[in-house]
Amino acid sequence: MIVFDDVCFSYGQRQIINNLSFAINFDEKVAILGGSGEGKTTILKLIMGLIKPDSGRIIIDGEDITDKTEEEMRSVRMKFSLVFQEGALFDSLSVKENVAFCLREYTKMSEEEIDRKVRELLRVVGVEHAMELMPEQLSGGMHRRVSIARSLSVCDPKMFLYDEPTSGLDPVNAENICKLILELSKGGKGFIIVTHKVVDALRVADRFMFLKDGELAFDDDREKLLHSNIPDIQVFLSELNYTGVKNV
Ligand SMILES: Nc1ncnc2c1ncn2[C@@H]1O[C@H](COP(=O)(O)OP(=O)(O)OP(=O)(O)O)[C@@H](O)[C@H]1O
Repeated sequence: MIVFDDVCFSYGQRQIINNLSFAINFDEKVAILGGSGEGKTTILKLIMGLIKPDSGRIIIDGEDITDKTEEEMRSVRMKFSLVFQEGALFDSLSVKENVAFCLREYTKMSEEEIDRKVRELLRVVGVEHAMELMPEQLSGGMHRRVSIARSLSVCDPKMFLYDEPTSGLDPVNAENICKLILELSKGGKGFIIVTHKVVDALRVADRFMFLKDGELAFDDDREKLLHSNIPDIQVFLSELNYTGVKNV
């Protein structure tokens, strides 16, 4: 379980997260929605211990991570698979080498084992055929899939963290990435998806948090979200009319 207990965080003088409290089980499918710059990515960074709260506590799997050192955070980070926004890959390395990179860096696997593991991971995300390609030769959707494979390479996570996994993708590729997200969560592994695309959030999640001014303006299920009278949420939901999506 991830617990935020009265967490505050600021960049310099600018308060980003404001007395935030919530609890998320590892098997939940959560979408964190909110406008640009509202602090959605900041929450993922706080969970991973990449930044520390100014006040409040963060508890992961029963362990208070608030004051943990970098070394102590390693085992905590292994509980998560984080896919960054735009899924940055190394431009100079092939798909195969991108996925192998973390295995070489963090494990003692032989080259043969690495090769087998890379093939397996690329098969899981459906791009085994692109193994020898360079990142510039990939479509947006393939790029995102390879990033997911790379994030899966070094750990068997308890939970996935996706930062805008469908941003910049056309609707077909975005839907396919949503399917992959659901596929990977089979077997009780939950995820937190940070997005401003409500269509994609509705495709995959069953709990929705809406962040506004560093606070949770909403934390409830799909039905409540769809019938929310919070003006900011209604603006987000108007995207559904534009896309013609009725029963996501
Ligand atoms: N390293 C940093 N130093 C200073 N300010 C930062 C830093 N990283 C992020 N910010 C600011 O903090 C705010 C929250 O950033 P965050 O990335 O969490 O927003 P977000 O909700 O994920 O936005 P988006 O949807 O645009 O990715 C933004 O205004 C951003 O400019």
